Amino acid sequence: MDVLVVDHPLARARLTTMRDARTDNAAFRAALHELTVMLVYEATRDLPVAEERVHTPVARTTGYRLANPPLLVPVLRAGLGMADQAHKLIPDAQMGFVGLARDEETLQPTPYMESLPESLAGRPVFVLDPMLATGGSMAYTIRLLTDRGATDVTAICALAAPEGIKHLEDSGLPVRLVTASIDERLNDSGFIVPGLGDAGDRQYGAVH
Ligand SMILES: O=P(O)(O)OC[C@H]1O[C@H](OP(=O)(O)OP(=O)(O)O)[C@H](O)[C@@H]1O
Ligand SMILES: O=c1cc[nH]c(=O)[nH]1
Ligand SMILES: [Mg+2]
Repeated sequence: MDVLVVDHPLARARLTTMRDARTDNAAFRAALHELTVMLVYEATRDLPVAEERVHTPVARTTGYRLANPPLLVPVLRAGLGMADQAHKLIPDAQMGFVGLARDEETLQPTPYMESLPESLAGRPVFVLDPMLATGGSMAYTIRLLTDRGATDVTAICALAAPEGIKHLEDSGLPVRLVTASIDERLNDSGFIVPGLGDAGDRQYGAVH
């Protein structure tokens, strides 16, 4: 699997803010917004462009736009904190939604929402979720996409655990990963170490 680690100093600084247990919900959301811009910027670097003529106030020249904008799919809740920023960078992108909650005991994803276009054949997809831990939630989401014909999926995650990367690699799913960090490991509760805690709770407050 193709893995891109965006370790730009500004990305590291935003991630440090997110990791810091003293960071409150508002500051955490702000740091995730800014980090998302950097991750999506790098994730789109090699996308095909279409050329068009543009008239500047001075002359005609060649302009560029994304030839085939990706479908953006935030995974609720935590991925919602990446959706608006990704959409600002790619305003003509369509957006789909997947809602998953990981069972705290089994660590398996429990689906509660799904709103996706029927056919994804020929369409690149960016899945937005800050955390790739066991990889179960991401693999579940990508299967929803491949069932609809997607063959070109990019997982955009603030943090990834080695276990989650291995899970995606072993799955054989058509995915590449763009992340700001590959952390050390998962702990016995399935949390990324050193990580940043529960990315949903850190943005929106605890539900349990
Ligand atoms: O790789 P995994 O082991 O599947 O874990 C990662 C998932 O856990 C978090 O969501 P969570 O289930 O906590 O839901 P939330 O976003 O509502 O907090 C995170 O946003 C991922 O979706
Ligand atoms: O560390 C983790 C693991 C899964 N989900 C999170 O939000 N954080
Ligand atoms: Mg959570």
